[in-house]
Amino acid sequence: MSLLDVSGLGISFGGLRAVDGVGFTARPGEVTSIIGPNGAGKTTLFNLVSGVYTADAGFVRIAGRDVTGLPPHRLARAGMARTFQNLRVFPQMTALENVMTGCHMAERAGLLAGLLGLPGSRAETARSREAAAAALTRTGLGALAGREAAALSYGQLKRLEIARALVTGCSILLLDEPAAGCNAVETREIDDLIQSIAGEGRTVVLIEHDMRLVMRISARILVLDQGRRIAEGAPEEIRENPRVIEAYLGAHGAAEARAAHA
Ligand SMILES: Nc1ncnc2c1ncn2[C@@H]1O[C@H](COP(=O)(O)OP(=O)(O)OP(=O)(O)O)[C@@H](O)[C@H]1O
Repeated sequence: MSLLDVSGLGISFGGLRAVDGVGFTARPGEVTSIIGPNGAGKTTLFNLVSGVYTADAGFVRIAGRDVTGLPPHRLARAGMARTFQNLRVFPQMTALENVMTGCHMAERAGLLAGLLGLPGSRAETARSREAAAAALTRTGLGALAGREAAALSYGQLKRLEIARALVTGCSILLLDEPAAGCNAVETREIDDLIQSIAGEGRTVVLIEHDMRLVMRISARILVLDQGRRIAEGAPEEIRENPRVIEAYLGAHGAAEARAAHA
């Protein structure tokens, strides 16, 4: 059974239909990937699903509950968390403090109460600290909890962002290019981490350009091109799909690739 159910989502920017009637489902314990050429609408789709943008069509359901249009902090309480394509860390804060900012997304009292020292916030801060330490350990960064984010490597920062999403206790995790800019070793570490997060029974949705990574870890793949869904299926189906090959290589490139294989 799917936990995340997205149907017919759409949004326009001026005259451009950036996402046009796109739907997909994602199941617990699996990685569902979204791929497509640059500008296909992948991040915009994430922004619609995660409440950053408001869709003008379609719906999002979590475990059958309609959550369409809820803002990110309400979605966090419903079990959804995400990372962004570009790093969003606070360089002068420690790794632990950075992850603690994620706790406040899903807490009732929130960051402001903590800053103001309101009643109950001290206990909540202690809980956040514990949860953040556990999330850092989970992502292999336990030993770096007290280190300033500015001193972490790029691959470590990408994992820090995953830790900050995990600390919300999410059951659905949206990852926007978690291995972008990483070297081969860092990519492998992130690949293993994503698989183990799905292995815990979480629903993982991944945007990723690294095709080898996508093919290795995805149960299902959704392919977008110019805002539309052009294919959906298991990795082996997607790899062979002529529309997908054409979207990536162009009609000319696809014909050349076919000729080269013949
Ligand atoms: N806030 C915005 N305002 C105007 N146009 C936008 C906005 N966000 C995205 N777009 C446009 O919508 C289209 C889809 O962009 P999007 O970033 O979702 O693509 P993508 O598949 O994630 O691309 P990439 O792989 O390069 O990250 C592009 O043409 C982009 O220029």
